[in-house]
Amino acid sequence: MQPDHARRPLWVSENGRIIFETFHPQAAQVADFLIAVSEPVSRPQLMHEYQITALSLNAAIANGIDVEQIIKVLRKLSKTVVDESFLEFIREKCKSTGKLRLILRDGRHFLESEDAPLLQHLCSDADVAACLVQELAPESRIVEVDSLKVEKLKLAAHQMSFPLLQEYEFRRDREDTNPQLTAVLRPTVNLRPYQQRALSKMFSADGVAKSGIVVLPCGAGKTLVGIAACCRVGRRALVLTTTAVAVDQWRRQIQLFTSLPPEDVYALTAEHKRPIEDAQRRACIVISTYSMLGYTGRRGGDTQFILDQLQQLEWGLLVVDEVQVMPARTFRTVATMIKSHCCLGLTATLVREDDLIQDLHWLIGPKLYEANWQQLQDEGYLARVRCIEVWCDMSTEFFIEYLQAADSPEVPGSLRATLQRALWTCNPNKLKTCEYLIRFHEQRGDKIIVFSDNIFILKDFARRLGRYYICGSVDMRERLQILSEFQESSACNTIFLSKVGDNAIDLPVANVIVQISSHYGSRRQEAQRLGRILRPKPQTSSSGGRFNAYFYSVVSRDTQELYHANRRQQFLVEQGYNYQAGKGCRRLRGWSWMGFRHPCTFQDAWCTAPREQHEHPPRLPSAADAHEAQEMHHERHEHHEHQEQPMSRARLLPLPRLCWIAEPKTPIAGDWRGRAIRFDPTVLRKFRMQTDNFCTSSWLEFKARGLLAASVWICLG
Ligand SMILES: Nc1ncnc2c1ncn2[C@@H]1O[C@H](COP(=O)(O)OP(=O)(O)OP(=O)(O)O)[C@@H](O)[C@H]1O
Repeated sequence: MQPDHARRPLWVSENGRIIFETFHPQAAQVADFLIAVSEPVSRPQLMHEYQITALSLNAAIANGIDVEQIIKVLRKLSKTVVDESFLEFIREKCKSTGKLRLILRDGRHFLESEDAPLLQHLCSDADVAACLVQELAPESRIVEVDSLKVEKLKLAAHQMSFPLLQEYEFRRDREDTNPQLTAVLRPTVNLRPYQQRALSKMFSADGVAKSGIVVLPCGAGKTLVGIAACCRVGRRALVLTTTAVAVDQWRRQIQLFTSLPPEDVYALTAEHKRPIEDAQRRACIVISTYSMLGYTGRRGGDTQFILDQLQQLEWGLLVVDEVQVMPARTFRTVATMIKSHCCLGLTATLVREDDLIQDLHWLIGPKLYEANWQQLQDEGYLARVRCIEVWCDMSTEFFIEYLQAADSPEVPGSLRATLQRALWTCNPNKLKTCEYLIRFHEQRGDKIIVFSDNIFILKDFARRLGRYYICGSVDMRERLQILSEFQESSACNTIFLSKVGDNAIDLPVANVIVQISSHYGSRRQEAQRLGRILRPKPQTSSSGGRFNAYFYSVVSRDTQELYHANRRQQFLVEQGYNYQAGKGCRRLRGWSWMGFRHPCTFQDAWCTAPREQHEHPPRLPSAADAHEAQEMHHERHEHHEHQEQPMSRARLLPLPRLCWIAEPKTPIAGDWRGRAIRFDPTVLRKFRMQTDNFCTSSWLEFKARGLLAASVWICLG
């Protein structure tokens, strides 16, 4: 230990792990240094954890930090004497970093270095040599690369620990091949301090743009950072994002924040296709999706024409939104397909559940900047979210089925997990809790998003509650209508979203999320869903004190879902979020900090009073009722369709009176029309008659879907 260790904020261990005491007087400067040279591992309130890696050092050198400076600062801040072997590791890794550049000139790629022997050494590798157009001449400092093998070259160089820098001297580029983009940010736009910091890491004063990745929390304004980068580079720009809704949002934000004429912004989606006009002489911004560019099947003539244009043109900047999806096999070819001088990756969650995230460092470039979620929240740029995990007991019938599914000889092994998943998703108590939360928050005047990966439950629940839903089958026009109604109308306070709404949907008014079904242990999905309510909110007196947004993850107790939930939360916990856990909706009423009251505010909800108090419990629908309800539903849809009303918006009604069954007591064999259901084959056959459209070839799938239908009837009748 150093004698003055109490005044130093870091513990630096020999494997590169750094613990940082955030209560140090110079914490802000120390955090800036750590972000520049290492990767954040976890950042709760008092102690942060960082890791120095070869990639983080590469990013530091790319940002112009000198290796001896890194060592000096580490020695100065560490409470302990920094191990010499670790310092040697830093020197070794930094030796070759930043000396090799991959550049694009007149549509051709070149490998360049001031250090001729280093370039010789790299090109002597067989994998690298296979990517070159011709052999490197002795003493030469530049060699041409086969443009189709750029990805392979980057990988080979990365594997040899010689990361390639991709920089663009945009001020010196030729006007004839790459015309100027006449776009500037409007004078009313004020970039926030962290947005400016991110851009300053990308651009150096002498008009050079570096390729790399900027990590900002959801809702912190990555789109504006991307747009500002396009304006700064001032050449043709191509933006890739995940969905058509996101394409539209980018287009609207470009229009809102810049002076670019609308005709110079092109959206390329399944629904919008406009060839680039005067492509050689007039610069533009094109926005499209990964799937549009990555699709390998046959395309229509007009789409193919536009894609050929994209491939032939030279792009000043390629902006890759939600960059974490890029390493997927179908999308990574996009990076090679497009000839761009510089590439900016944007993301909130640099995590994937596979190992491919590391590939981004050579596919796109080093991480240039990463903001701290808690810091942005404290500065008022993000909402203050309370995360709550609501545990719901499985209903008896569902739990029996769940346990039996684990080793049922009737169910093929590969499908047991699917069946169990269907059961924990459709747990009646879970849906009951969801309804309770919707009612509670709607009454407070909140705007609620209910997330469900399970499409069946999403649609059915939304229809029965008379709320809009958006999933893959809802077309673009309708999605935009629903989103704008949610934003603007006080009559629409809850929408149901499938995973199409996980990211890149900007709904600033939303302040409550209820998650009822999700993709296993995906940390990225959890963080991105939370991101939908992170847009800053006004602090109101009714907002429950410190918090002004709520994220409920509703999970079925004693099932595998709890384990997945735990894994999902890891990323957010590392960003400093705490999950408060609590039991189902009856218990929620006891949470006085939230304002849940007993007796419940919703007088009309069956779940609000103990079951025994109802002399005449509401009747559940019979099979005939169910059939009739479905017919009425279809009729209503047809009627609305006739009036050009979108199907998913067909019923925006006040919440109907619901009749929940809390705990079906006595299963009625062979007859599901009463208060309970037994999942025997007879019952399922009956379902088949009622719900033909849910049947599929596989018996189990049918069973699973039968269960879904059953749960809905039982719960929501
Ligand atoms: N500097 C700024 N000034 C004013 N508004 C801003 C600024 N930066 C961002 N915003 C607004 O903040 C909102 C969120 O921005 P944006 O959609 O870009 O977030 P994001 O980081 O891309 O989020 P996500 O990851 O969820 O897609 C938008 O409404 C945007 O207009």
